[in-house]
Amino acid sequence: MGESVPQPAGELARSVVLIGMMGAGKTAIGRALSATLGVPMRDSDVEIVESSQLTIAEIFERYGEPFFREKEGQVIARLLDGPPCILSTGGGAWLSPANREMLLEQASVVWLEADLPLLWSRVKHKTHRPLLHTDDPRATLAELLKARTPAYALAPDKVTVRPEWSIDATADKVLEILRSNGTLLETTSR
Ligand SMILES: Nc1ncnc2c1ncn2[C@@H]1O[C@H](COP(=O)(O)OP(=O)(O)O)[C@@H](O)[C@H]1O
Ligand SMILES: O=C(O)C1=C[C@@H](OP(=O)(O)O)[C@@H](O)[C@H](O)C1
Ligand SMILES: [Mg+2]
Repeated sequence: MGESVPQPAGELARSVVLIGMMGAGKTAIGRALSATLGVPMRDSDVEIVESSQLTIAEIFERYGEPFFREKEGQVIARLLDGPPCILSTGGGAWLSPANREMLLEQASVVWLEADLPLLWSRVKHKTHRPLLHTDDPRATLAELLKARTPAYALAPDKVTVRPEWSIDATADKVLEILRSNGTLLETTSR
């Protein structure tokens, strides 16, 4: 009876936070994980946009990046204080030592690592990322990738994403990590 109803894959011991470059798939994989696990998905960018009623590009333009970073830190702190969720961060959130400290202490952090060709293929047709509003956005992305990689590498876990993996297949790789590091507690079915 009831076998056809999809069951969550398990219970989360703590929030799961996805970090990594723009275009790595944090938002898309976060959604897929949320659907599989039956836990809420939050995206720090979405929270900032909703609370300010401005787009990210507008916030950068009107108030500057430091203001955005301040809001980002506040949103992350608030979400970590709530019940376990899947939290997709914006690509710059992990660069703040204060953010890193709270994330490492309170959540399970997974870096979605991706190389430049893959990242570029996923961001090049989008216009909503103000840091890429430059004369040569591919070169800017390359510079950011180089500058940020040492910080991302501080994450305790990573999935190196591959272009041929679907969103669900990539989310499965994250789930494997969450099982092996004790974040995902398997539910015993009966
Ligand atoms: N595994 C995947 N397969 C196909 N498309 C993907 C995959 N992961 C992400 N995408 C697409 O790539 C783009 C960037 O992904 P997104 O989740 O917005 O990245 P991020 O939040 O890390 O910047 C989106 O259009 C998303 O749908
Ligand atoms: O890398 C960054 O500094 C940024 C990444 C964006 O989020 P995504 O990584 O989800 O694109 C967004 O927070 C903002 O445009 C700044
Ligand atoms: Mg995103």
